[in-house]
Amino acid sequence: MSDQSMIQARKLTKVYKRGGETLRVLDELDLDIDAGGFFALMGPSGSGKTTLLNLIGGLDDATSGQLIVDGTDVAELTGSELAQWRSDNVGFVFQGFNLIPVLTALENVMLPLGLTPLSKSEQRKQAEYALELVSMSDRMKHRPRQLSGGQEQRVAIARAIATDPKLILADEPTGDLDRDSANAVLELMTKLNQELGKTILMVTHDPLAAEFATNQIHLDKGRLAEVRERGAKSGAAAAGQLGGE
Ligand SMILES: Nc1ncnc2c1ncn2[C@@H]1O[C@H](COP(=O)(O)OP(=O)(O)OP(=O)(O)O)[C@@H](O)[C@H]1O
Repeated sequence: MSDQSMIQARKLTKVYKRGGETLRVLDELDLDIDAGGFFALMGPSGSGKTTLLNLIGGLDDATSGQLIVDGTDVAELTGSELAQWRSDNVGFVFQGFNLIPVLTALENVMLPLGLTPLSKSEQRKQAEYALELVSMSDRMKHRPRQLSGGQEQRVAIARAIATDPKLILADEPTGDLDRDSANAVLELMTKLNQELGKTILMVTHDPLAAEFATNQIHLDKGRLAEVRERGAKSGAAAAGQLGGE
C-alpha cells in the first residue's frame, strides 16, 4: 500500500440475500483511491455505488474481501471503535441533507463534535469555523426549514467537516438542488479538496457534477468498469488500473 493510499479495496464483495434470492452487489471489487483526490463515483442505477460508500464509511459490513481506509482495516473494528473511527475520520454528506429540523444550523454542526473531548465552548468555536468555511456564518441561528436547499446542503457540509476528517463521503449531494445551488456546492467541495486537502468520494449521476472531480470511477454490476482522470479521454487512463480481471 502506498503512503498516498486513502482507500484500498481487494476482492471486496457484498451479497444481499432476499428470500431464496442472492444479489451480488459488489463482486470482488479491486479499487485504489489516493489521498488528496476528488473522485466522482458513477455508474448505472443498482451498480453498487451507495453500497460501496456505506462499506467505506463503516456503515455496513462486507460479505468478503478486504477494505483498508487510511491504514485501518474497517472490518476489524468493534461497534464502539467503529463509531469513534467514523467520527474521527469520515464526514458524510447525503442527498437529502439529513439536518435535524428542530436544531439551528450551529447546533446541527455541533452534533458530531459531541463525540470529541472538546469542551462545549471549543465545540461551538469549531462549529462556527466550519460554518464560516461554507459561507453560512450569517445563518447560524436559522433552522433547516428557514434555509434554501443549497444553504441546507452547505450546513450539512459544515457538519461533515466539523471534526476535521480527512475523508468526505458524499452520496448524490447535488441530486435535490437546482443547477446554481448545485454548482455552489460543487465549488465548495472543490475548495475543501484543494485548500484543505480533503479526499472526497462523491456518488453522482450528473456528468456536469462529475466534471468538478479530479477523477471519475465508473462501476458496473459491482465491478470497476473504468477509471478516468480529468482531461483524459474515456478509457485512456484505465489501462492497468482496472480491477477484478
Ligand atoms: N439492504 C439491502 N437489502 C437488499 N438489497 C439491497 C440492500 N441495499 C441495496 N440493495 C440492492 O443492491 C443493489 C445496489 O444498490 P446501491 O444502492 O448500492 O446501488 P446504486 O448504484 O447506489 O444505485 P442508485 O444509483 O440507484 O442509487 C440494488 O439492486 C439494491 O436494490
